[in-house]
Amino acid sequence: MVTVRAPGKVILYGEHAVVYGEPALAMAINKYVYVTARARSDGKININARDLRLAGISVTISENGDIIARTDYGAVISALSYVKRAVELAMGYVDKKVGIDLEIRSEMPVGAGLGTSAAVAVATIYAYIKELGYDIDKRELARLAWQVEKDVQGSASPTDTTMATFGGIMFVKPEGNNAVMEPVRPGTNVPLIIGYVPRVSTTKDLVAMVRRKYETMRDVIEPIIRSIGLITRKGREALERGDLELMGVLMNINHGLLDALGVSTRQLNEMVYAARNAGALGSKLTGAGGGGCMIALSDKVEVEKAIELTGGSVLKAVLDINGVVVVSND
Ligand SMILES: Nc1ncnc2c1ncn2[C@@H]1O[C@H](COP(=O)(O)OP(=O)(O)OP(=O)(O)O)[C@@H](O)[C@H]1O
Ligand SMILES: C[C@@](O)(CCO)CC(=O)[O-]
Ligand SMILES: [Mg+2]
Repeated sequence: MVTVRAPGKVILYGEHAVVYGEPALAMAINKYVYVTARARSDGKININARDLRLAGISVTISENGDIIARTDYGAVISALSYVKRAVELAMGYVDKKVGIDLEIRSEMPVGAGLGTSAAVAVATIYAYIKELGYDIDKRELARLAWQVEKDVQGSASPTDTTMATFGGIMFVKPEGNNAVMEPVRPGTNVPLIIGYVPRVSTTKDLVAMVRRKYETMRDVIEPIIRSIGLITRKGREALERGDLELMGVLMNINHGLLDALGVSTRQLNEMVYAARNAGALGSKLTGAGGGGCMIALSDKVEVEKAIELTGGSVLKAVLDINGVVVVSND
């Protein structure tokens, strides 16, 4: 039985633009998805996803007290789509269809912009392969996990799966089916506060919504995408120089452009502006948006309190430098 863990991430600059070939600058965080895999003697795939919550239960209780519970089958299948596809690609990699018991636990809010889908994909593939006694090159692992996200979402960049695989701070730029992945060394410590509100949209839906705008108003949307790419490049230079002031200004501009794309929400904007008003150098939504997480460039308690006063929660996290690792193998 093998247990692996893969980190979540925050995107400092570049979300959504990276889907169109621009770069993203992302940082892995010390919040993890854990996957435990145990091979089965039959070909079944048994998934115990302990942190998934499905809204709505319908139950019929007959006259003699029998209980018949029904769930939204489609919602269950959709919720397990990343795990299922990850197992399929892992089976293809080892060229065997060995049954597996999977238990999945998450330290992060699911679907909140912290890359849980990518961490699940990376950890599930890695756990399956290691449980069967094989190994895999990390770049190949990141490529397979990226394929999971593309297959499930219809469109995805390599950002989140790169971070879950390698950890650290990375400048990621897709180039066709390959990805430029450049570790970035910060010129100073990067103080980040993560604020969170529940999200109802999925990354799949948010990416699709931007795609529709891109295809129907390309002359309007394209300059926004290219400008976010410029911000990411400048943000990388500022990070390497340790210029937190400039990083903050660039975060604010990036957030405004994401708001223009339609992926922010009132609650995200309230947390973002509350953080700035409380003294954060900059703040922006992180991940796909539609609710979920924002980041503030600050270590001030006043900023945490300001975020909480808007109704958001504060998530404490620091840099993860390891990426996916085997936690136990027995
Ligand atoms: N613990 C888990 N167990 C099983 N599946 C999970 C788990 N956590 C996330 N997932 C899968 O990932 C989906 C959420 O992925 P989604 O891309 O929408 O959000 P995210 O990855 O957390 O945020 P972002 O992509 O913006 O960084 C869930 O609906 C579920 O399908
Ligand atoms: C919104 C997006 O850019 C980041 C999601 O964390 C999607 C992707 O890069 O695949
Ligand atoms: Mg995701």
